[in-house]
Amino acid sequence: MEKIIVRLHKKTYPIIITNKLFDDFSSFWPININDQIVFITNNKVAPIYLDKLTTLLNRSGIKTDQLILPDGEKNKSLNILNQIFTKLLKNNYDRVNTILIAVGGGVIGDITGFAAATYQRGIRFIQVPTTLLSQVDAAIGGKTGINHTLGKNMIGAFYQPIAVLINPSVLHTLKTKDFSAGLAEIIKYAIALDANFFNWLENNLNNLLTLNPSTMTYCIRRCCELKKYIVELDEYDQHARSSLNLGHTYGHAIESYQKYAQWSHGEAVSAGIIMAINAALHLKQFDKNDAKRVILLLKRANLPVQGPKNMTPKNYMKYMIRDKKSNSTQINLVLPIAIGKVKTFFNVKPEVISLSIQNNSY
Ligand SMILES: O=C(O)C(=O)C[C@@H](O)[C@H](O)[C@H](O)COP(=O)(O)O
Ligand SMILES: [Zn+2]
Repeated sequence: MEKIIVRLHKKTYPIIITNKLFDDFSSFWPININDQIVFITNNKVAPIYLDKLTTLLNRSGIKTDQLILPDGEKNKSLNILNQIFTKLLKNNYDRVNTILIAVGGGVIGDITGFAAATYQRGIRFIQVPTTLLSQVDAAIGGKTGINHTLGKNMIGAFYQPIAVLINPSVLHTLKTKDFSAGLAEIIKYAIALDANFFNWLENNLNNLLTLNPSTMTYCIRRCCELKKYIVELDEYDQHARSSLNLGHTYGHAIESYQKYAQWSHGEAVSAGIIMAINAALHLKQFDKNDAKRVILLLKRANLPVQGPKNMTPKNYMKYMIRDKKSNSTQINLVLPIAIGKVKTFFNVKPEVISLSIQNNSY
């Protein structure tokens, strides 16, 4: 078992990484006998893990209930959020004893976290991430929320879980496409924050793709450490945390344009990372050979290195101006200036953004 503690001003909580999570109640230590658990999960994850988790908790005398939501990013919506509130209210769940447990990927984690942040002004929640993307990124750090048709993650709150419980052995159930989506965020961490980790990924990607257990655990742990480091520096996303947003200003534009129904978050971020690199190249801030290394790594991870063919710069700009790092008149972008280092560029000219979206020629 690996344990990383996230220490914040108002809350301290553990990230636990163990392949035995579903067989061992001791990992669920923040729960006590008077607590009422509500599992929030989706129709893809429930048939695989819900019974196991329910049995584990019930055997220890803990009462559980469940809500199974439809899978998919388009369901990270106000309408589905309301279904959670209705379930909690109809069953008289109170603020003292209720704990929501999010079992699923980033969508389930984000919407459950936001429900926990706002139901009766705040109840406890635990993240049990079951996708690679949520294990390395989404479940940690307290960004919770839902999408709006006019922009991704536009409604939300910073609200931390009381624990993040990661079972890497569940990753064998993921489809290749979903696994690759997680690799996009992993590669993002390396480009933004850790050149040695980028070298490590170049050398170990094949072992990750075949789910080698020790390589997988090391990789998840390294991402959790990087996220802990940044979130502890800047929980509320005022400065350092923007580094975790590399590729996201473009990526969110793709997801919003497609109404959250075509490319996954990871695919959109992958293309967005290359667009950010293109912008940095136009601004003469990034090395061409390093750009080639990133493209090669993303391609080896089965990820896209260009945006959707039908999207024009205008389509991107419409959403990029609403990005949380931008203001209503200028687009600000997090761009890499070397492998392992990013910088925020303010008021990036529309010509640079337009060129960065077009296909690269290196
Ligand atoms: O935790 C963060 O901070 C991140 O930016 C991580 C991102 O990978 C994640 O997709 C996040 O939800 C994006 O947040 P947003 O504020 O840009 O919507
Ligand atoms: Zn992301």
